[in-house]
Amino acid sequence: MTGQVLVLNSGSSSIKYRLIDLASRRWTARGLVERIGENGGLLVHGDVRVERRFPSHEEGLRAVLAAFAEHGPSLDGVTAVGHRVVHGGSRFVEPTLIDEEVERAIEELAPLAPLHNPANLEGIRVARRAFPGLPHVAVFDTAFHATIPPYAHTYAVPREWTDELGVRRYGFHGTSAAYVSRRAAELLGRPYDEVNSIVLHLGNGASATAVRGGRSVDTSMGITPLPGLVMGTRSGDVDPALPAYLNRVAGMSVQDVDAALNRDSGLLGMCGANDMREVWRLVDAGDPHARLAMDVYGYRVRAYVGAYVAALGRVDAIVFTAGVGENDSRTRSLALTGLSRLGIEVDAGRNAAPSREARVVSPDGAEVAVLVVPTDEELEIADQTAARVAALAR
Ligand SMILES: Nc1ncnc2c1ncn2[C@@H]1O[C@H](COP(=O)(O)OP(=O)(O)O)[C@@H](O)[C@H]1O
Ligand SMILES: CC(=O)OP(=O)(O)O
Ligand SMILES: [Mg+2]
Repeated sequence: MTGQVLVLNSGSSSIKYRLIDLASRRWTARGLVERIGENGGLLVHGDVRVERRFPSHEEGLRAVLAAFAEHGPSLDGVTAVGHRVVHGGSRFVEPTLIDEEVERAIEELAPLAPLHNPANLEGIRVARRAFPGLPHVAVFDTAFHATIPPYAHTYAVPREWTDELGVRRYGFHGTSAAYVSRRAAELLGRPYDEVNSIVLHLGNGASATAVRGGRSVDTSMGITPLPGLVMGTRSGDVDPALPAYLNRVAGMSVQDVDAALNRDSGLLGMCGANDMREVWRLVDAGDPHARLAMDVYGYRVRAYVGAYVAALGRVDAIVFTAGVGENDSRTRSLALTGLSRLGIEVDAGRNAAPSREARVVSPDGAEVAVLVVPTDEELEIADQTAARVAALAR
């Protein structure tokens, strides 16, 4: 397929977008709208910056389209629009052409990803109105995890919940895990279907995924994107009895506890900052809460790595990606401390050397390669969108 794909990644308070040329597989425009619905909104379109309030995703996306019209490049060559959708439930395990019915199904899945699916859907609605003649394709975060075996995705709960209410592990960040695990195999010069890896996607949201021969076999997030690793504002794993306990002793409602575990917990809850750069600044200033927060963060990653070594049996690569994983050598080193008996080691010099490229940061000859691979969810979405549209045309 030739032409260009416009990729939209609508988050809870942001829209990231990319215009990707399919022939060269390079982007020709990129940008983002930040702090949607808050004061201090910002649109960055290439070199152009617009500072104003964007009350909704609809207004944000309109401003993006206006920026394309005013500053270029032209959107006339766009042949399809690809949308990141976080939760696809059990139904959406492939990139899917969006129609009214698919929109409704994404809406019905919103309770499973309340921070994400509503924003994704708003992006889809505005874009479908702006480009009514183009195919729009949804690429789901959950899809890559459809291969997780039942013993790893089933919760030990009453069977009716599983059978009738869709209660199970789904997992997220799958588009990213698919992209970086494939890149990791390329970097190692080995066939994708022979490489076992553990992907550590450490961004504002964070997850660990075990990949065996190109297929996800376990992941740390669950029915929602709340469990697993410590995140910017999400708790990750807690005792499932916590909502009931807090209800009993503090009179908090289930909704209040859920909101607090999603928005006021994680690094933010433990030390008052959710941006990793700020957390390290606090650590360096001697803040004991920030120090403990980082120790919890590192320990949790380590514990998941250990679990996934057990799940995979043989591990060829550990792959760091996303905002923290790609940029923060201190967190990488903390996360893998004390794992040398598992063959996992980080070379201090390689790890600390700044780079934007995919690279190896373990010592030569290490049993397990430790890699840093910048994720590119937008390129992966563009590829999957183009493949879906090409299949339709056949
Ligand atoms: N240079 C850096 N050093 C350490 N952490 C960073 C750096 N740049 C970004 N981050 C972290 O990455 C996070 C954003 O990661 P990203 O993958 O873009 O998250 P999301 O897609 O969930 O918004 C920030 O909240 C911050 O904690
Ligand atoms: C699913 C999820 O956590 O996504 P993000 O990291 O973009 O918040
Ligand atoms: Mg992300």
